[in-house]
Amino acid sequence: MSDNDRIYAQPQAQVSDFTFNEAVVRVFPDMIKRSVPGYPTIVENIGVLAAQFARPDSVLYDLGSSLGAVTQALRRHVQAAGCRVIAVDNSAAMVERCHEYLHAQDSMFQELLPATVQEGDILDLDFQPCSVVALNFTLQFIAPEQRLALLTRIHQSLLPGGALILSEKLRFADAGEQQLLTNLHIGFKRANGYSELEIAQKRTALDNVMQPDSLEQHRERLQAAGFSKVVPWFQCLNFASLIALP
Ligand SMILES: Nc1ncnc2c1ncn2[C@@H]1O[C@H](C[S@+](CC[C@H]([NH3+])C(=O)[O-])CC(=O)[O-])[C@@H](O)[C@H]1O
Ligand SMILES: O=C(O)C(=O)Cc1ccccc1
Repeated sequence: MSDNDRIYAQPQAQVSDFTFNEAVVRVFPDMIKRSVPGYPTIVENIGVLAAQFARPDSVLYDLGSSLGAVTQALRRHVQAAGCRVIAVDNSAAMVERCHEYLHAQDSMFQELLPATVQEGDILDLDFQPCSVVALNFTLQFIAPEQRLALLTRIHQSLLPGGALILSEKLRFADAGEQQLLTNLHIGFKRANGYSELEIAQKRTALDNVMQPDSLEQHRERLQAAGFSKVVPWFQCLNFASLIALP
């Protein structure tokens, strides 16, 4: 289904910034599973959680959908009548492959929710009334100064009884905690077959592109955006997922 991730296996004279290009798309399912502790559990359970929050006749958003793993889980788990999934990603290569994956899912299962995938920047999205919004490891790629405005717009579009599900890599204010969890994450990657070179070069590539916040920053920003309750439901090492209620 997808190739093994060897993107950073050879030494590079200059490591350029990470982008979600064709080469990354080819290896993405392997890359994310070997890099994000708890990823398969988070994706599957976003479907399970969403089934509790989905309101009839509303939209479910998968923002920064990549290959649509969350969209697939939403389609399998949500039963509410009249719901549809809108997946959005600004990488043309991701969107193209996501279409193929969703068609394959259509041919394997019956009674799935309808889903569409659109190429676009989630910062420019004209939100429809929605009951579930998933930001599964996407907010960390949005410029920090844009994050509050995006979450505020999501909050304004969420229906009563709905929820935002936000998964992120976490940063820790305490230097010792940051060091410990960073080392444990490196150990996770090593255990999944990545070499020291691969780990170091990917870290350089992500440096300017992915800026994680602390759990406290997430709580404060979500409250500032209008969310009434923020509940962490999953953490594995330095990766966590939160439910935020409108
Ligand atoms: N401004 C933006 N607008 C739209 N898309 C964006 C933007 N910025 C980044 N992206 C997209 O957000 C995705 C982040 S990956 C999400 C995994 C997925 N949710 C999963 O559950 O498999 C996370 C990771 O690789 O760590 C990429 O596909 C980007 O193109
Ligand atoms: O690989 C990492 O270190 C990460 O933090 C997560 C990740 C996973 C897939 C693409 C980009 C970042």
